[in-house]
Amino acid sequence: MKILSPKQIAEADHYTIKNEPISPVNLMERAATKCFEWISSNFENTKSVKVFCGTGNNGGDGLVIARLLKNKGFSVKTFILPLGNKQTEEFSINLKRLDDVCAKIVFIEKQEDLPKLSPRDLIIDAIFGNGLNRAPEGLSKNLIQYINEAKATVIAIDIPSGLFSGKSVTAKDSVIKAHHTLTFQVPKLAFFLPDNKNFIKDWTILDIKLNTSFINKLPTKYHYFTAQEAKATYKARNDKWAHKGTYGHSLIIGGSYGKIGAPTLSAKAALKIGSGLVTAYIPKCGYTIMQTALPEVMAETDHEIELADFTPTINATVIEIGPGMGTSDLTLAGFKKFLQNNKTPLVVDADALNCLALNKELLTLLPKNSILTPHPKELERLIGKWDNDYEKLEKIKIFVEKYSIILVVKGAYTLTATKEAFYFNSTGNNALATAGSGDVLTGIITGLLAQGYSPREASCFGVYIHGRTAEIYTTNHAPETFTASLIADYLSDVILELQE
Ligand SMILES: NC(=O)C1=CN([C@@H]2O[C@H](COP(=O)(O)OP(=O)(O)OC[C@H]3O[C@@H](n4cnc5c(N)ncnc54)[C@H](OP(=O)(O)O)[C@@H]3O)[C@@H](O)[C@H]2O)[C@@H](O)CC1
Ligand SMILES: Nc1ncnc2c1ncn2[C@@H]1O[C@H](COP(=O)(O)OP(=O)(O)O)[C@@H](O)[C@H]1O
Ligand SMILES: [K+]
Repeated sequence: MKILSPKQIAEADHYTIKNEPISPVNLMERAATKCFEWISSNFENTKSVKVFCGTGNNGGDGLVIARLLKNKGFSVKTFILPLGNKQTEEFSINLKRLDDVCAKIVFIEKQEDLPKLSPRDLIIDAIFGNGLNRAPEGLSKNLIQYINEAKATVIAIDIPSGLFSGKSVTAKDSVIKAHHTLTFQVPKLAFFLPDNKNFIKDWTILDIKLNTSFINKLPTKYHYFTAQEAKATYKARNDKWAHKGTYGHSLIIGGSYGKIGAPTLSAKAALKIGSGLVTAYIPKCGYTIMQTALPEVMAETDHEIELADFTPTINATVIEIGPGMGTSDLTLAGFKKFLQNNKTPLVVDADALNCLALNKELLTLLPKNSILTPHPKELERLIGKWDNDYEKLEKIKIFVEKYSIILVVKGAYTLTATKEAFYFNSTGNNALATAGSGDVLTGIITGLLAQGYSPREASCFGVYIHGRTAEIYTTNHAPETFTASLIADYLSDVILELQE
């Protein structure tokens, strides 16, 4: 799914109005009706709804929602914040329609007009939407702060007021902290950025039937990787004559004394996602552990308690390097030698990333399209500090272009960044905030590469699958009880649902 800029969304609105054709006021009615349906079914027992509207089209949506809720029997009060002396035409039409159903409407002209709010109120935020063009100040900023202080449940229409969909927020106290955001047609870039976590919690995309062939033609760097993309990426096994060689050979290089679990988790994940063969290259101290934990996995060994020689003998389809590897001088020297001689596609994680961060000149030795899977701290070591998330995205772009690699930046919305496009993942939850879950992710990506998925596919799809296991688990288990070892047990459920 595409993530579009405010300008592109406005273009899609206009194109739809002109070519469906549909009048702007009817498009507003369609959009706001979707919001109303969601609100009335999720908050059917709510006694008091307070709708706050600006005087642009976001405010117009608020007016329609107020009317529909009132008609359905909700107790509704509507508050309007005049933005200059301007009202859009659709706003004005809907103000009259709301007036016609004898709704309570109050204009907020000054601070004293702000209504009493109770934590039991349901607040609809329709002050600013896609048309926000500067940070709210004065009365609009006061209103936003006042709503945030009320501790009531807040539903934002399209986007929390004060939040820019594609640039950073400077005044963090002038943005609505929404509990839920009902957004139209496509998600906004701001939703995926950790800087905005206080403003955006849950959100739902409402399909307001903007013209899809127009949207399909709009260029964008940003995408949201959902079940639809995952289904399109999945390559079903239908080769009757396949043998284990058909599905590739994954080599997992990692481990050190006390950290053999990391490559073990990766190797198991690579195997369970379907790599035909898996070999682990580990220090000698890990030999019995690996062979006992995973009888299907072959093992080759290096020095006693750490990796130093990096001399695996197999001809692998893909190599994962780094889990539990450590960064001792001996390991670092061997790792350098390995990179100088290696031509096989790489998935680079954990301590291998730290080795690269300590010796940035090694980055040029990575084969083209290598996949690096840093968590935010590892990312910072690689690309340096950033002031805000938009700067981080810019630095990521420069980094992937400079080294011709793919970055998988782990987090609540894991980002797969390629030279061509950035993909935010749609699955996962905090059950994955558990030791070793990153090692499993790299194993999954490695196993997918071994089977012939492209580096971009293996990254986006692997991240999707990994996240989905946690979602399936938490439908009937407590998130606290999820462990990295359990992830592999849910891979089958994910694949079966992709086949549906
Ligand atoms: N188009 C369609 O058909 C559909 C659109 N839809 C809905 O429309 C929304 C977009 O509506 P919109 O374009 O009217 O902009 P909106 O967000 O209401 O605000 C604009 C007003 O705010 C003002 N303003 C901006 N920043 C300000 C600030 N800091 N402080 C004070 N004022 C500020 C700005 O004034 P100005 O900059 O001119 O001074 C202008 O008056 C979209 O999010 C969705 O909800 C849906 O119904 C689907 C169909
Ligand atoms: N709150 C969360 N929501 C979604 N995914 C999460 C969350 N917390 C962690 N994860 C996922 O769990 C994994 C953690 O990886 P990492 O930090 O490398 O852990 P480890 O080093 O223990 O293996 C990443 O894939 C990350 O995206
Ligand atoms: K809003």
